[in-house]
Amino acid sequence: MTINIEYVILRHLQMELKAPFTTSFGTFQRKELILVEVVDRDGVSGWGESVAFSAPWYSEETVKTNWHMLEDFLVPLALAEPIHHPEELSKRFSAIRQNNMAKAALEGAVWDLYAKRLGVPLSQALGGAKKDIEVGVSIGIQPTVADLLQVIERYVAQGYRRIKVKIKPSWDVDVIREVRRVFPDVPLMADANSAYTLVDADRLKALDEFGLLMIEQPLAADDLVDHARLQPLLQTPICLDESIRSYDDARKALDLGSCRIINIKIGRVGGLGEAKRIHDLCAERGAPVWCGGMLEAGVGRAHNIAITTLENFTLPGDTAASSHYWERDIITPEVEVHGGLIRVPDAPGIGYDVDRRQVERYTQFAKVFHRTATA
Ligand SMILES: O=C(O)CCC(=O)c1ccccc1C(=O)O
Ligand SMILES: [Mg+2]
Repeated sequence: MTINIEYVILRHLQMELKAPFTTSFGTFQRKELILVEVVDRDGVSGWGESVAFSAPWYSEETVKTNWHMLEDFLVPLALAEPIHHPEELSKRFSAIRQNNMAKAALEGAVWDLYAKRLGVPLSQALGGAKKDIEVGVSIGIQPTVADLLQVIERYVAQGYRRIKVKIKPSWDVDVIREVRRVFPDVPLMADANSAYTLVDADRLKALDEFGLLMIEQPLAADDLVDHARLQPLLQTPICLDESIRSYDDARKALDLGSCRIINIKIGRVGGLGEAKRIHDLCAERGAPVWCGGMLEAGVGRAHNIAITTLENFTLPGDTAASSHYWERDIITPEVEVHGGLIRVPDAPGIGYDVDRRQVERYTQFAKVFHRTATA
């Protein structure tokens, strides 16, 4: 197949979250995001979403650095020559260091277009077979433990398959103890977003008694070595998020014993192709994976659903329902969760329609990039 991109539209959107979301590193009230639309000669559109945040808290990328990378480097590369497979585009992008979320946004749009041209769902184009995916929910740090228990109660009642709570040094052992007392059997995990160092090993070890499925990213965002020292001290499996930005990071983490589980975020690793390679490696090594979340709008959420259909995504991910985040999402139908399951769409590409009216409502500015006459 030959994909000839005729033009690319970048749109800057701003959406209010229904409720503020607090992690160990800060609070999110709204989401700014870049929506990428690639349009081919026949007028077929592919959609991607940059998952970078407004501020460089989770990683060094921001919405503005993503716009810069897309406008000045990545979009010109995508328009320069025809593309025969989305993997070819990732190879073109490899000349540019890092900036994985910017790369993934455009690569994802091309994957959607590719699957639409093949007439198959994106999940199938990626090699996934599941018809439903199991999902959990990530719950931010709350004002009080009583608030947290109430929020958990609500999501357990909605059928979510596991509960993830955010922790930090002043909100950890006592909080988890209380959650366990009230919900002795709920599949539970904790995400520290790098709030600890090796000095806190005893504190993290104290979490062992609560039978957590895993503890996510306890130590530094760029670390593999200290995690490899911590893991043998704990019974609870370590899951890495921030530290894994590529296939090679995943290989080194598994070789070193830095973790037993990997959270795959498409944006963090630079695209669906790299996400799939990490998935395959973990399958070979017997390490389960699950799909993380970045408070995505509908397009990013649809990409997460598609990758989660691969077989080694054996643990419930953070892909909650659209209504968990937004008054009104940008896709139709919205993503719904019933009994902790999302039904995988079977229409071509991402399988949801982008709601252009809603996109327009949320768009603050946009820019169109045309193929140059010589290409
Ligand atoms: O619901 C989601 O999209 C996931 C929420 C989440 O845990 C998260 C949200 C913002 C930044 C980092 C993280 C994380 O997984 O570490
Ligand atoms: Mg995380």
